[in-house]
Amino acid sequence: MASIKIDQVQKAFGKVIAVDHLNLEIKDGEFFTFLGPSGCGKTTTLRMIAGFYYPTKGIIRFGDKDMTRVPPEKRNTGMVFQNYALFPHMTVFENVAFGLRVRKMAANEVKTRVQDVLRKVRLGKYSDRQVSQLSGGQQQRVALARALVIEPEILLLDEPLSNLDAKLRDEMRSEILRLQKEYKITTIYVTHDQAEALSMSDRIAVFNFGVCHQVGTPSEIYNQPANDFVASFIGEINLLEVNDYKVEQNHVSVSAQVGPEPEKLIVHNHPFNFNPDLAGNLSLSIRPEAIKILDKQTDETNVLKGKIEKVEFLGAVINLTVNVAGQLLQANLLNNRLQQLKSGADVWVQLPEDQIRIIPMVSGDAP
Ligand SMILES: Nc1ncnc2c1ncn2[C@@H]1O[C@H](COP(=O)(O)OP(=O)(O)OP(=O)(O)O)[C@@H](O)[C@H]1O
Repeated sequence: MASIKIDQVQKAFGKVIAVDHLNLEIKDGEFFTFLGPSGCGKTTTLRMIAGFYYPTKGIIRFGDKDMTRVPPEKRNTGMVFQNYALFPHMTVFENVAFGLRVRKMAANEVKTRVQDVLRKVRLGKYSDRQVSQLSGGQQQRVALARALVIEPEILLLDEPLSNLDAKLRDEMRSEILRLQKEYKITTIYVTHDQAEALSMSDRIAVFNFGVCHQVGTPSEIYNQPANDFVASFIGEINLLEVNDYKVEQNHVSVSAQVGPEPEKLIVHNHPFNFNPDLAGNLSLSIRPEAIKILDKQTDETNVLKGKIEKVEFLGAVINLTVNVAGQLLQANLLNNRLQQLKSGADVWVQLPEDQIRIIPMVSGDAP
């Protein structure tokens, strides 16, 4: 096992800065995910950890050891590629044994190790099959076995499930987590699938345009997003432009743009410190499931009058689009009051004081 420290790392390909100012610490035995849209620098970072690319600037350490310019074969990392990169006309056994033979391991030890890892990935009976005769899920297991058989300190997985159908993906997620816990191996998982990242990871780093925007547990990333990019990339979010705010004794009074008019809203229990330098570049955010829909006017705080514009019935959940003074807000409700939710009906939308987050807006900052 090993911890990984990425210190002020940059990777440039000519004029393209694929990764910039990256600082990350991945703990021993952690399941850590790089999440972000296509082209954001996830794979480049993974490849720098594997040694396939060297950083333009900065340092990468495994434990206390400087690994920045150590070639891949001297790193003791196992990698699973998106396309598996298996040898199709070799048997399962030979594919998995390949890395051990390169390391000139004795034949009897190769046999023991390969059989052992094939049992662990539940392919014990497929040892003599050609890889081209296996299903996608089985090929994925061979790729995992091949990475694990060298007993790496670090397992690197680059979108390993993207070629599988939804059901197999679910199955393989559990399988990867089971193996990761069994081997207690530090694992970095690259994906652009937020559900995969939220459900599998101990912690997640969210990337965009080569920059890491936030590192946190799935709950921190979802409930306390660092900015509007993170908030919108992970789940649905309602964002209202903040015109002004005032920190009072036990709450924050915010003036937010709802349609053409500013509305005074109250925010309570806010986890972040307010920074006056960010005023004018802030957004009030609230998740659709945090919004309450009332059928009567009340004198409670943060209640706005609106009209239901769309009702989407999804079974357990109902998605509502509500028009508040021309501003469309998304609300998710549990399915227990369908009869009252008709398109065109007047409703009162409550933004609960403790469910609102004020976050910096960075989405306009694309290079
Ligand atoms: N070998 C290369 N030469 C030039 N540019 C590159 C190279 N590899 C990556 N890039 C550029 O660096 C940026 C980051 O690419 P990277 O592959 O790391 O993104 P990614 O987040 O893994 O995307 P995807 O999910 O599509 O694989 C992109 O703009 C990409 O075009």
